[in-house]
Amino acid sequence: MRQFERFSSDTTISFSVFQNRASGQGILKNISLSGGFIESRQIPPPNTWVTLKFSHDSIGTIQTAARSLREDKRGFSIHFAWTDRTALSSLRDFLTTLGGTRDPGRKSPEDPTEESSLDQPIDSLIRKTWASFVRNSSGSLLNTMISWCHSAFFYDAEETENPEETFFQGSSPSIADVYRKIRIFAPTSLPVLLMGETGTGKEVFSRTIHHYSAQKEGPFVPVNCGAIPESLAESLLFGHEKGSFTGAIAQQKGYLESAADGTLFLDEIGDLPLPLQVKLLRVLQERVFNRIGSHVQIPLKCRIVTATNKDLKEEVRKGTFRQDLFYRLEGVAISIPPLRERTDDLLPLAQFLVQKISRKMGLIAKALSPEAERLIQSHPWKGNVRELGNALHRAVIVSRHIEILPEDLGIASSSFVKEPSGSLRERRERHEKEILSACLLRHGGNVGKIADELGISRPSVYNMIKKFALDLPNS
Ligand SMILES: Nc1ncnc2c1ncn2[C@@H]1O[C@H](COP(=O)(O)OP(=O)(O)OP(=O)(O)O)[C@@H](O)[C@H]1O
Repeated sequence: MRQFERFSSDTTISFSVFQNRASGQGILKNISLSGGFIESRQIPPPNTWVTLKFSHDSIGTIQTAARSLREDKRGFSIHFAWTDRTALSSLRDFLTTLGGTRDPGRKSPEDPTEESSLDQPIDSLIRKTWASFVRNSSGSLLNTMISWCHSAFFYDAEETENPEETFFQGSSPSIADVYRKIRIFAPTSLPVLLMGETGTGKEVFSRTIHHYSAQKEGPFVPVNCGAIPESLAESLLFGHEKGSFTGAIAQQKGYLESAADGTLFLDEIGDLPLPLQVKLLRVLQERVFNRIGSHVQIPLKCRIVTATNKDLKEEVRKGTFRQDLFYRLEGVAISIPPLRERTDDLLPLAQFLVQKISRKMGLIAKALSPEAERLIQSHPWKGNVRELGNALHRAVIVSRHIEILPEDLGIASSSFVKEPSGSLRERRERHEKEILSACLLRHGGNVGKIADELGISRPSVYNMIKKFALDLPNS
């Protein structure tokens, strides 16, 4: 038996699927603390993350994340991404009061989100907010509830350009030198060359340099030199006049011109073809350039910041990178340390990224469990911050618990394998738990399908779920 009622509604809702941006429309037929049912012809597969959009009378559009659960002929059920215990317990409190089935002493095994949240203190501010909403609400119950949820849970996912909010600074000694240089040189017009392994954050550092530069109000134009086709590179960089070559159907500004009064960031500069290296060098020397097909000289008015994960000195030795261009670009050279040299920063960075990702997805940020922290600290992170960010992004999406667990990170737990601990039984149980968690996720909690996949009986699945204290999503 459910501890609280589902409230019926007939609210139009639109949804889009995170993974492939497929979208659909439906009617939210009922809603409870943990989820609801959407009547719709478009049905995402079970266990897909969807963004839901409701239109609310007074607030406007409300957006939140949910996971699709089981489907049937009429539509599919969803599970909200409420993740904050305190807020959850107050929402449940409200629902049970309204539903007239209040029984705070009982927990329902059917609700995966309830996890001992009754013993959490209920935030009095949230209660007061709710109370005033109820008093002042003239709309339907669902609308009232949604608006309350909105104020209590939803983050206004406005993107901020301020690097202090989107960018983790860290305090490890190896990064201190980077900031010292950025503070000194960002306000100058000197070209900056950022060097570092892939995924260390060269592009984000280049944006930080732009943010602290004199031309911060101007454009920031990022260009990946490794990704532009050689045949188009010149026209993309310098622009062209109409008719200057076959296919030049209109006049086109190049990146150098678009970045005027701002910063041109040339990423993967080591991949710039040699003929273009010569042309770029000339522009840097003469401080003017012209569009293809034009003799009008355009002054170079942008700051140039470049980045590479290659050893440019080695490229110079091999003859694939021009030495004179290297010296021009290397006005200030800054080496970005890999994550393995920033061990002090690793966990704070991970928590920062979890918060940033959750905020973007409209979720309340979870904490990392101690085991997940250990796994993060022992993983080699060859892909640096990008790899860490991807693992955490995935973890935020798949995690079903109050905390992010090691298995949510989806990284090879090689470190755990290398340093196994516990008795044979403990290790086997750890393994079984991981397998079962993955199955629960894959089959949206469908015990029959899990039993089939694992070749065990349904009661055994239930026993294991209970033994490992895993969540079984309700429909
Ligand atoms: N200090 C940081 N704080 C927050 N996010 C970061 C930080 N450093 C890197 N990232 C994130 O890590 C990812 C990789 O960063 P970025 O693209 O800047 O690396 P890169 O060194 O330019 O990589 P590549 O050499 O492959 O081009 C991005 O998603 C970026 O937002």
